Amino acid sequence: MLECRDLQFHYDRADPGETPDFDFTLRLAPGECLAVQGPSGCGKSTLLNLIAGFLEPASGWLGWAGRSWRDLPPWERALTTVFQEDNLFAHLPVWINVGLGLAPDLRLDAAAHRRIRDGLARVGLEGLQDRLPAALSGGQRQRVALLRALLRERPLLLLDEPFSGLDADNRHQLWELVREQRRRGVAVLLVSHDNEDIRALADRRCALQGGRLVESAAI
Ligand SMILES: Nc1ncnc2c1ncn2[C@@H]1O[C@H](COP(=O)(O)OP(=O)(O)OP(=O)(O)O)[C@@H](O)[C@H]1O
Repeated sequence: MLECRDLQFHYDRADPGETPDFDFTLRLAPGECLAVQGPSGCGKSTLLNLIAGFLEPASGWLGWAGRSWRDLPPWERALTTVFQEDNLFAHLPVWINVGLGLAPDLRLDAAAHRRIRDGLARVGLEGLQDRLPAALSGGQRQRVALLRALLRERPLLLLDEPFSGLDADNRHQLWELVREQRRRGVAVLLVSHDNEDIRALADRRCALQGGRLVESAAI
């Protein structure tokens, strides 16, 4: 179970302007998918960055299965992320970018190579394994990033608009991959503007308003 309780954060800023002070409370059980919605600038990426450990909260509780994550660096948190920028290594070909999800040291045995090949076929990228990310379309890069994240098999998946720029067929394939993860008990926090994605994947949804999460009616 992911839990944030009164997780507070504010950006240092000369102009307090429109950015609110953030105060996040949420719970997410294994196998569940919670969607977070809100207009541009409301704090969705801020929430994901706090959970992932790229931002440090001022106060509050954040943890997984009762264990606080406040003192854990990002790489030790039991999660994987697919953020808006696809975060691929530009100088490495597709198959290595995916392989890094299985083994950060790239010690890949025959079974790992098979999983990479099968995974690429499942997301419609067979034949592109030797390309560099710059030679892929935005949607193809997004599929590589999602595949790499899914192969990591961490219990929490943070998704920030992961299906934007994909056509319907690819979206449906990737939805199925995410549903498979949920059936295996992976908890999913999905930031999306897209009601179709939310209806297809989420059990609950909440809106981010004035720096806080407000749970909406059932999907
Ligand atoms: N490094 C920063 N310093 C100061 N303010 C910031 C910083 N990063 C983000 N903000 C402000 O914090 C607010 C929340 O930003 P955030 O990126 O979390 O929004 P978002 O909901 O993810 O937006 P989008 O949907 O456009 O990606 C915005 O008003 C933004 O201008």
